[in-house]
Amino acid sequence: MFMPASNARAINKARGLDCDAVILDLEDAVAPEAKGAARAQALAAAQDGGFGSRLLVLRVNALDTEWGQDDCAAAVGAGFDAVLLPKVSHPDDLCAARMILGEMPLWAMIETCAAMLALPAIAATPGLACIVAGTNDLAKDMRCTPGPDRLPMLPHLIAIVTVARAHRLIALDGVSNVLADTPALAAECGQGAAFGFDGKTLIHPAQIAPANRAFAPSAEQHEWAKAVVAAFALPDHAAKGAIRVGGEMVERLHLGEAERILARVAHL
Ligand SMILES: CC(C)(COP(=O)(O)OP(=O)(O)OC[C@H]1O[C@@H](n2cnc3c(N)ncnc32)[C@H](O)[C@@H]1OP(=O)(O)O)[C@@H](O)C(=O)NCCC(=O)NCCSC(=O)C[C@H](O)C(=O)O
Ligand SMILES: [Mg+2]
Repeated sequence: MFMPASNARAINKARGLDCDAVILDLEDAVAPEAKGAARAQALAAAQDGGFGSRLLVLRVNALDTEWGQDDCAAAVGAGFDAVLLPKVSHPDDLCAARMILGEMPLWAMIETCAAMLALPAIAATPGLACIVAGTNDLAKDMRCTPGPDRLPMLPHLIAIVTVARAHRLIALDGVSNVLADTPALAAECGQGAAFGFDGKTLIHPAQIAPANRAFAPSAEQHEWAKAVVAAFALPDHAAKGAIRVGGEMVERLHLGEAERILARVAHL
């Protein structure tokens, strides 16, 4: 869940929201004249704590802005779980942040055409933990109009998930600008989950329920996972790679997927 670090009310509200991570934004959601105050408020929020098991992440300004270096320097040792660097277009951008941040976990926004071309190298940067699709900026850079089906974005979203899996990174889908729990938002959340994203970045509390619904395993997936695990546990199937479950072939690769679903259900 993104929120402007300049918005004290939203930060306070985030401490009780059903989201997995709180991203205090110093970048595009904060006006230039409010940058200093927003940074101070973000540091105070991290010091005050109260975010429970939610990850607390600081989205800094890009290092080629007048605020980026100071944002990163202020984040060190301030109590954040990670720093999210926007407009990453080359691995060097991450290396420059790393020089300031030391060992702090680093997340990267993928939101420029240059980033799409450099994606494998960016994803291979040591210490990177998570990549986040920045679909508003990417659409702006491409000069495209995504529409409800996000058609122009689809190759990029798939590339982001693919590279994340190859490098064992967390992949988060971009935000929807729809501020209510509508069928369009539910469809977009479902699309991101179907593409394999680990979650969706959000901008308003009303988006949390549809996102959590879309990214939680469905009742059907849960039943399927239980059936697959039970089937492979049968002594008759111990030496088999492929078996029949409920009218479908499943292989041992599906057993891994079934175990992953059961683990996620156990954590809900
Ligand atoms: C989009 C908003 C400006 C809408 O604000 P507003 O109309 O004031 O919201 P509500 O009145 O409906 O708010 C109801 C209550 O919920 C709280 N609230 C609202 N948004 C958040 C939030 N993001 N986190 C926590 N709490 C929130 C309000 O404080 C109200 O609380 P209460 O009064 O106690 O009932 C606003 O939602 C907003 O600013 N959203 C976040 C915008 C943001 O952070 N943008 C930057 C990140 S997204 C991005 O940059 C995309 C990416 O880089 C890309 O390129 O795609
Ligand atoms: Mg952006």
